[in-house]
Amino acid sequence: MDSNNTQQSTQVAVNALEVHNLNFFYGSFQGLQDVNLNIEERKVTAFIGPSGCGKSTLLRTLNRMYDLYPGQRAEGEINFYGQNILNKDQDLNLLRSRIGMVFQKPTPFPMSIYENIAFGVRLYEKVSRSEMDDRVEWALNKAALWNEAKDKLSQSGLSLSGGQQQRLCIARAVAVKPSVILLDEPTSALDPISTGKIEELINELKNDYTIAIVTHNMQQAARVSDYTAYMYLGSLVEFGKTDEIFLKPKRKETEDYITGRFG
Ligand SMILES: Nc1ncnc2c1ncn2[C@@H]1O[C@H](COP(=O)(O)OP(=O)(O)OP(=O)(O)O)[C@@H](O)[C@H]1O
Repeated sequence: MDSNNTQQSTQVAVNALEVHNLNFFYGSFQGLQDVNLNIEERKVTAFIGPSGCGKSTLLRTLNRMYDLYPGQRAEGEINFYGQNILNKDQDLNLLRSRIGMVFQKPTPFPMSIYENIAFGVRLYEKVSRSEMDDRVEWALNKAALWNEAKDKLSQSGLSLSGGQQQRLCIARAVAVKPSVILLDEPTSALDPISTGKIEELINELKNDYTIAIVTHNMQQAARVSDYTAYMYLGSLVEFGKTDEIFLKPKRKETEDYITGRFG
C-alpha cells in the first residue's frame, strides 16, 4: 500500500488508484455513474467539467470523505495500491492519513501555525519535540511557506493571508506524509499571484506525491496536470493525457467544452 514500495526503477507506469465501475448516491440521487479511471503515481490528474458534473463527488470518494455524511454511499471498487478502500473494514483514519485532502476555502485550524501542522502528525505518530520541530519545518518548506512563516510559528494560522493559509493547509496535508493529495479547487478563492504559487507548488509536489485536482479553470488544468478527466452529468466522458484532451480530444462533447462551445 505504500508508494515507497513501488519506487520506479524503470519507466513502467504505476497506478496509485484504480477506479472500477464506481457509482455514487446521495440518497436516491445518483451523483456518479459507472466511472472507470486510473490515477497514475506521481502525476497530476485533473477533473474538469461543468458545474454539477460530479468532479468533487469523484474526488471525495477517493478518501471516503463522503462517509462523514449520512445517506451517501459508493458502489464499485477503488483500489489503492491494490486494496479496495470501499471495503467495510477499511480504517478511515488510516486512509485519510495516506490520502490527504485540501479544500476550496483555506481551512486552517484556529491555532498557531506550528500547531496547525503538529496536530495532525500527533494523531498518527509519537514524535519528540525536536522531531516535531523538524517535521514542521520540513512540511512548511514542502509547501513553500517556510520563509514567510518561520519567524511567526506561534502566531495564529488565521493571521496569514488567504494564499498563505492555503499553503498552510497543503503543509498540514503533507506533514503526515501521505501518498496521495486530493485538491478540491484549491485556488478558486485566491488572487492570481497566490494561484501561481500554488500551481508551482503542485508541480514540485508531484515529484513525491500523487495528486488529483478538481478545477473549474481549464487553463489551470492544462498548466498543471499530466492527465485530464472530462466529466458530464456524473459520467466520465473522456480521460487521457492532458495534451491530447486539450489538443486532440476524441469526443465531440469534450471538444465543445474545451473550446467554450458548451451550453
Ligand atoms: N450533499 C448533496 N446532496 C445531494 N446532492 C448533492 C450533494 N452534493 C452534490 N450533489 C449533487 O451531485 C451532483 C454532483 O455534484 P458535485 O459537487 O460533485 O459537482 P461538481 O462538478 O464538483 O460541481 P461544481 O463545479 O459546481 O463544484 C450535482 O447534481 C449536485 O447537485
